[in-house]
Amino acid sequence: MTEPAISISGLHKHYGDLHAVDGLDLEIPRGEVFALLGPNGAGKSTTVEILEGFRKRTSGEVSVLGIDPQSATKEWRHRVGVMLQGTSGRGLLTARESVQYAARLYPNARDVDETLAAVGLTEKAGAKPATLSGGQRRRLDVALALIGRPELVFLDEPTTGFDPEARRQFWGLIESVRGDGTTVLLTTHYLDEADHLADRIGIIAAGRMVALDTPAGLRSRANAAHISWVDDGVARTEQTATPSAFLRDLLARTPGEITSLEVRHPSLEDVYLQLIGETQRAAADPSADTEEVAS
Ligand SMILES: Nc1ncnc2c1ncn2[C@@H]1O[C@H](COP(=O)(O)OP(=O)(O)OP(=O)(O)O)[C@@H](O)[C@H]1O
Repeated sequence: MTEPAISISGLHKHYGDLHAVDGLDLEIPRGEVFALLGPNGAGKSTTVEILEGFRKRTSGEVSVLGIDPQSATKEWRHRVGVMLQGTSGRGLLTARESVQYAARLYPNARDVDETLAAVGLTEKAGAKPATLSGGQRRRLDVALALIGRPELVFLDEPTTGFDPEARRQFWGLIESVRGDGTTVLLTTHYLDEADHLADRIGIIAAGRMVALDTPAGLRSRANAAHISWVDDGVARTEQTATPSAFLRDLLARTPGEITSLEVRHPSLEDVYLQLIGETQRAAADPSADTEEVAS
């Protein structure tokens, strides 16, 4: 069996009394696009920084491309792409020069202009970072993470500040990177992004994995469809786990056309909010029943 790209077992990171990462287990196979979701302060960046070798863990086992990132070598660094936030702000270099400079550090770098084009920065290639918008600077950070043709790339909230077109363009870029067999670990607050890109999604809250599944698997956890219609001028809604049976019954008892009939299946966002809500309620009342994390 091929060694996984990332293997985490019993990972803990404490800041004083705060357990930012509280017993995380995770295996990410090579070639997978994995999205880590969770509310602010859930421990996503801490986890990613430990995997990148930029932060020391309190305890647990971590292996990234077969190496403990705490004892990372230069060769290992060449195999891993990291999106460092705000590093593209080197004042004196243009966007192209920054990417060219980074490309020289890697043995098998991508083509500089192709990479700039892939992140939509061709027209701004000659601009200094100070004259780029926030979203454009972030695109440059993405280019710098990918220029070395990494086997594994970490992208921490890569599309924050992107306009919708840039986000779509980024999705296309990740799909092409995936096509090359690159493993991608991204964190995001955009549920549609995770839904679109990820093979699997891990949801963490308070440093613990509360769900680990494919996007379709997560969506299927929602236990109710929402049916809405208008009855004699009055708006009606129903939440039901058996929408077909409900509709059959509704049709049977309604002689004419049913006005504004709509059946909505829960989105990934609905499931996410439900899971986070349950976790927060369980944390507030530890005596209440909690569901075991399914993977
Ligand atoms: N250097 C530090 N010292 C003390 N506490 C820290 C430190 N870094 C992070 N924390 C705390 O650890 C917890 C997890 O932070 P982390 O940045 O990993 O969250 P996150 O899931 O990435 O959040 P966000 O979505 O807001 O980026 C937070 O409560 C944060 O305040």
